Amino acid sequence: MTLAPFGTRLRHAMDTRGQLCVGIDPHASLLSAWGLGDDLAGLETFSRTVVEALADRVAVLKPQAAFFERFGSKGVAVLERTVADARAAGALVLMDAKRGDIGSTMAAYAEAFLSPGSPLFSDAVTVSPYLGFGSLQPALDLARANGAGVFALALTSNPEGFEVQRATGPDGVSVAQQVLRRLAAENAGAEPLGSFGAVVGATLADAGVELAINGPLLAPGIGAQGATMADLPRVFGGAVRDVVPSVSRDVLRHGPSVEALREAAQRFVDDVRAVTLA
Ligand SMILES: O=C(O)c1cc(=O)[nH]c(=O)n1[C@@H]1O[C@H](COP(=O)(O)O)[C@@H](O)[C@H]1O
Repeated sequence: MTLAPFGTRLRHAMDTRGQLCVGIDPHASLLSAWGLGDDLAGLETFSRTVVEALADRVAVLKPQAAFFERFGSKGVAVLERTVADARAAGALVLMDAKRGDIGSTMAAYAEAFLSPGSPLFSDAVTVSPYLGFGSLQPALDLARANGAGVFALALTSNPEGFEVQRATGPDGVSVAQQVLRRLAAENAGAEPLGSFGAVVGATLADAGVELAINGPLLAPGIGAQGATMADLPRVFGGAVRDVVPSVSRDVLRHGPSVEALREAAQRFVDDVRAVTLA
């Protein structure tokens, strides 16, 4: 089955389900807080519970691959099932893998996450453009061919990102701004939204770059890292409608109750709606 472009599917999901991405980050501390072991069975129960609670209602679920990979091949098998179950229940799955490599290797990463026959096929994947934006081309091409999306790190939520991402070239343009410009070029003409997104932390004091990329802006950093939905207009200005705010721990800490997870996610959806309508 041919998928509609990711940007089109994401716009529809955000319009119908609200602007929210919930991260599936099975930290050892969360497994313990849920009364689960820091083991494969705990990982499986945790992931299944999050999918059961949220996949039929939030726009995007974002499994963080590292938390599954730390259990080896059996953990990756849980990740495969998590992706498939979440997609089957109607959520868009953004695989948080933050891959980035020379172009020829990037093509293999792209096949893993953006090729429909792959066991880890996801609606979109996070990538690092810091081997040069051009190194991402195989991922952009495969995503475009398969109705999938790519989110490139532009201005990350962690304070250490600053020294690389705000560095400027001889023309005075920052590295992050160059990434954003390249994404805008990939999204040119796409309607209602391009499929190539940027990651811009909600924790920033201000973006300080031109964010109009005609594509989605993934905004992590809300909750555990200190940002709130009320920060979005300050950081994103007029682009706030294209923002996909992302929350992991501050939703997940409400488990293992399915009902409490749902209520926590709904509160965030309501908070975003309040700031986008303001
Ligand atoms: O790409 C990401 O998702 C990401 C980018 C970024 O700049 N900052 C960031 O925190 N993330 C991810 O978003 C999630 C944040 O988790 P919480 O701080 O628990 O909400 C983690 O899985 C991070 O790896």
